[in-house]
Amino acid sequence: MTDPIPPQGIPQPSPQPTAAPAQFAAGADSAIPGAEAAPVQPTAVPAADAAQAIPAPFGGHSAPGVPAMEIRGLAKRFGEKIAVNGISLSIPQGSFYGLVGPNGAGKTTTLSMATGLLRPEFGTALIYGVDMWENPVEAKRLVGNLADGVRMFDRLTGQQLVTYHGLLSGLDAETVATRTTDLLGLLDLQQAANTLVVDYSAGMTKKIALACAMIHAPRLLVLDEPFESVDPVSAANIRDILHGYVAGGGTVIVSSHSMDLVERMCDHVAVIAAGRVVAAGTVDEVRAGSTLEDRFVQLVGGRHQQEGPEWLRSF
Ligand SMILES: Nc1ncnc2c1ncn2[C@@H]1O[C@H](COP(=O)(O)OP(=O)(O)OP(=O)(O)O)[C@@H](O)[C@H]1O
Repeated sequence: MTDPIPPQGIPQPSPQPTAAPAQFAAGADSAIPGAEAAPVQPTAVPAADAAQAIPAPFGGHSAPGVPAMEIRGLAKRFGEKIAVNGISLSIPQGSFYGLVGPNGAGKTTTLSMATGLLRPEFGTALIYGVDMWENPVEAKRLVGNLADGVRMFDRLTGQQLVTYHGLLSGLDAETVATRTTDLLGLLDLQQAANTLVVDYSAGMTKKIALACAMIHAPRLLVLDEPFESVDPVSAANIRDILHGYVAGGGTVIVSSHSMDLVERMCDHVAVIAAGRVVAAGTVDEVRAGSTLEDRFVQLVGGRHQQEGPEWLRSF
């Protein structure tokens, strides 16, 4: 079980408190004892409802008001590296929620902890009120996960892989066969149904992984960079599928580096930098009258003013 975050703050330091990296300004709100808060710019919008109490009792998954995902004080170190430093977010049911942040901000680590792939050092993750780390079987039933960088059984054909995921999730063979055909069609993978996944292109691999995430018709889809390497036509088709899924009552969390895509596709967004939430809310709240990209740069910084070295500019 993961340590709960007590109301008075973070539990006692783990055995060897990490020496605070020099660039970390001292901060009492750091999630990892001995480590300190990153010097992030002021939060544009209070981190999405993070302070709200979870409705009690947690009861049925459909209880209105229960967030599709609630993460509280998630934190993780890799050796000396603080990857995630106390992230709390509340993702409302029926939302299309974007997660953005610079490279290395902690998005994948956060999503991995929230979906049961990586054990948090601190914090909790609830899926429709079900604790992912206390009741993983029930929680995972509710989630379809497209994880970044996780190996697949790529010596199966695309059709076999999706079928395998469907059967693993407990569906009967007939339902699995119907849904597999539907998904391969929706994702334009019929021609490659009998090709080994190891021989798929990067974009095809993303699409077959998405099919695997969807076959059990989960209530929540967590998609880590689903459009990476996917061609524009397929991406537009996938967006349509996801919008239909949300319109039907599903919830999507999507991490992406495309601000334009997030702005057009999502209704909520959280900006993460250096393992912390720096802004969260509806897309309109976060962009605050600006474009999401401009707001992102404002919040996260890191733009270089110079044009690059002379040797790259003198041909
Ligand atoms: N298994 C690991 N071992 C050591 N360090 C790790 C590991 N996984 C992630 N990190 C580090 O944790 C930090 C956060 O990584 P993470 O992959 O969560 O970032 P991200 O926001 O998803 O980045 P990107 O946008 O580049 O995919 C990075 O500094 C990364 O180097």
